[in-house]
Amino acid sequence: MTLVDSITVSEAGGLTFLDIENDLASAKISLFGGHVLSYIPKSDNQERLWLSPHAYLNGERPIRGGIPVCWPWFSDDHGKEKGELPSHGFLRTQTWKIVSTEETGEATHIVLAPSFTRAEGFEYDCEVTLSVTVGASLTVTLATKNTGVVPFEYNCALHTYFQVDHIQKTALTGIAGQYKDKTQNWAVKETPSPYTFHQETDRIHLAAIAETYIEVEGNDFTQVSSQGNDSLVVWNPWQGAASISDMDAFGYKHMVCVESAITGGKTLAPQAEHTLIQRVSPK
Ligand SMILES: O=P(O)(O)OC[C@H]1O[C@@H](O)[C@H](O)[C@@H](O)[C@@H]1O
Repeated sequence: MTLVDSITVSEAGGLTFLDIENDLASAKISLFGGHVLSYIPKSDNQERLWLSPHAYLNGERPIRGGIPVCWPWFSDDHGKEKGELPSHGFLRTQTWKIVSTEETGEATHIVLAPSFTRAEGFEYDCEVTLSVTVGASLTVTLATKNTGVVPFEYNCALHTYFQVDHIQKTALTGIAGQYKDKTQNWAVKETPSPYTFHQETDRIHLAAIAETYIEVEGNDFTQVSSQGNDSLVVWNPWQGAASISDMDAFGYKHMVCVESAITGGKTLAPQAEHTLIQRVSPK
């Protein structure tokens, strides 16, 4: 397929990458995982995504960092014993195809599709695409269409790892209401204000939160807009990062995951389509 001029293809470690460079931003996408790895808007030339220096970039494991695509289940919520099926589903460990590319003066658009959408744990007919728009903002749209004759239910997330200077100087704004705390056996709690980080944080905020800001040292750094979500997940493993093979002990200091997600189950009737959208905008 001929790609538009703002995209260059490179290969490393057996993986294929798309490097995007246009007037407004640069970005990098791995076809393994349909995974956005980097987004640098030219308005301030600051990287918005965190990629672990120890990420496996050889296809052996999901990539730690960037924007993993979780589908058709979130975490280990696949109805079987933990570990029996892959955490966060089976899209982030397969090689995606390029469906189309397009460019305008404002942005580069790339549409990708996974090689397969039916595997153990999800035996339904559907089409999935990931559309990535790289411009003054980065917009990622995960679309799921039921092409079968029976309804199905699924969960999904755009599990974005945001780069921050230092987690203890980072705060989130725009999140309110209750959340389920995975570190406290899913106890339901009230969102803290201010929303700062001092320990392992693994929360499912139970609302379709549309706008969140990541503040660094009291200044808005990145706006995270979500559409089509029923929840927002916030994760930082803190010193537990030391036991994660593709993070180092101090990796947690420079990242925070803010994930636009469906965690409560979305039912799609035959021919129905749902899109989960996350937009990352520099502030
Ligand atoms: O190690 P994984 O499978 O990429 O998951 C990372 C984290 O992803 C988060 O979304 C979950 O809330 C955490 O519980 C989990 O640890």
